Amino acid sequence: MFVRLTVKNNIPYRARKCVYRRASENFVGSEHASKVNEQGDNLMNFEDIPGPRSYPIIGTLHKYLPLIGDYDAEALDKNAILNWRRYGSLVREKPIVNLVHVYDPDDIEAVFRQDHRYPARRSHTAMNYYRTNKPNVYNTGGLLATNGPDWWRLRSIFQKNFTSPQSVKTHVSDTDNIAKEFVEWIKRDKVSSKNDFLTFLNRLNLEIIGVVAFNERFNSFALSEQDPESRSSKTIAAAFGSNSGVMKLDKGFLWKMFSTPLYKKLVNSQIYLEKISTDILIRKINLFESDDSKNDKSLLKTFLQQPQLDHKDIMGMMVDILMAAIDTTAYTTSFVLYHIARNKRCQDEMFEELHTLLPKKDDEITADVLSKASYVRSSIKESLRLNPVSIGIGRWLQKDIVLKGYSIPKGTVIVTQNMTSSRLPQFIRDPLTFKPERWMRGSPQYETIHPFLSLPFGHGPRSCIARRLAEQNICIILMRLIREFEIQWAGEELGVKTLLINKPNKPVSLTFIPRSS
Ligand code: HEM
Repeated sequence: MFVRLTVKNNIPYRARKCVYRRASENFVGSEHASKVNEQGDNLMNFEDIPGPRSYPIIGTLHKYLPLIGDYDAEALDKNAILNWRRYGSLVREKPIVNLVHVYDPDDIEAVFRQDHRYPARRSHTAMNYYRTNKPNVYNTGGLLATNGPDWWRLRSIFQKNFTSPQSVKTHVSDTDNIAKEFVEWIKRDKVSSKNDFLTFLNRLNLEIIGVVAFNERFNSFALSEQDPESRSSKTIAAAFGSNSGVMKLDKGFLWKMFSTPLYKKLVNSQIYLEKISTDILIRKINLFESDDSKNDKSLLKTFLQQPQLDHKDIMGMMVDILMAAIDTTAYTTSFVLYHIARNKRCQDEMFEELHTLLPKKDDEITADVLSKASYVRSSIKESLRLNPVSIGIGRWLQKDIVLKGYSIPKGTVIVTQNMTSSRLPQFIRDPLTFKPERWMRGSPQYETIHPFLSLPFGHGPRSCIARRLAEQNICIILMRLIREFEIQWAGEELGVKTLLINKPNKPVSLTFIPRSS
């Protein structure tokens, strides 16, 4: 069954796009129609979507092999540009499963408009396998890995406290206190451009998520915690160890037959995160039973108050939080600092705004102050346009859909190529310039940007559960850092290494110069 596309024609830049449309249409293969949808339109064959040659069994996996292939498994942004140049705006590939890359924001919109009521992702397959074979610890593969009604059961309950603006605001003051400690620590320890600042941002974000999610301090900046065997160091390593193998394991299948080194790394990382989560969970349950814990605002407390959740659901969520929160927030903050440090004009604008909002350096950041920090927020948006943690959004089609007149069957994996499209002049003006003003209504440089061009947190009911919280945390960190220091970039140009999420591919090298007022 095929569904008619109805895409709103509300995008002023449409006219500019014609040039690109003509170019990409040259790549369209067979023009003959193979199917007819329920409106009687002829549809083109899925197999005729342009893309690299696919062989039986291996599909297009050979393209990722060193020496033979021209794709880089850890530079998906570069593969995406190659594909765009060679094949146009819709590209078919088959690394094991059928996959379609979608570049045109109109088509990206169409993908989400045709999405199933339970939007699915084909990711974290090995983690899902591991967790569902451990029924004494988990009920499901967790929110990241589960699809269908089981996903919705978890999502609908957990999201209440993650997404409501009111509950997110309750964490402002705790987060600000940790950010202030971080500023003092930078001053005391004299952080210099010789250090990779990303390692400190990982520690900072563990500390923030520890308090917000579990009311737990990891004391990540204590001297004893700098040891690689400490609790904080091992938690950060286990989160990275869980995330970094996901994409390769999703492409492979050998781990289903025997325990490959990558699968073992995933399992060991999961076991460590389980241990940390179990320790915290047991302690907090005892605390909540013995004491009314009035001052505890943590997400964990609210989870424990939900009668529809049991301890195994909560365990899965705690491990997911540790996996999803540290790297994403630290990488995003690294890239915003990178752009701000290299753009003096933008940094000056931001400081100006912060000086007005926080006349004294140690003035409190409140929810009201945050809501007025529009330059800071636009800078985060602009940095996420250029450097989103995810190259795009994956959807595992649960029903047939139509894109650009092609029939795309159920079971296909769609990857929306938002990072690449957000850097193309066909879709946005002056794409490689960092310009927060383009997001600011009222600014002469404000642009009407297609709402599906930049989707750093995904879209729809499956989008990032912690979007508001993550934006708030990054905003507070930036406000504290830029209010306190002039920041200069001392490293090389940053690109990304895709390990499920986009990590800076070189050290984050920053110089912090204290401001006098
Ligand atoms: C800048 C920071 C972050 C970014 C850019 C980000 C981005 C994303 C993206 C792109 C998705 C997939 C959305 C989709 O498929 O439509 C996602 C899902 C998710 N994120 Fe985040 N994220 C961030 C921070 C966080 C944090 C701090 C947490 C936890 C506290 C978190 C927890 C999750 C979870 C659990 C999911 C799966 C949701 C589901 O499948 O229902 N994320 N995130």
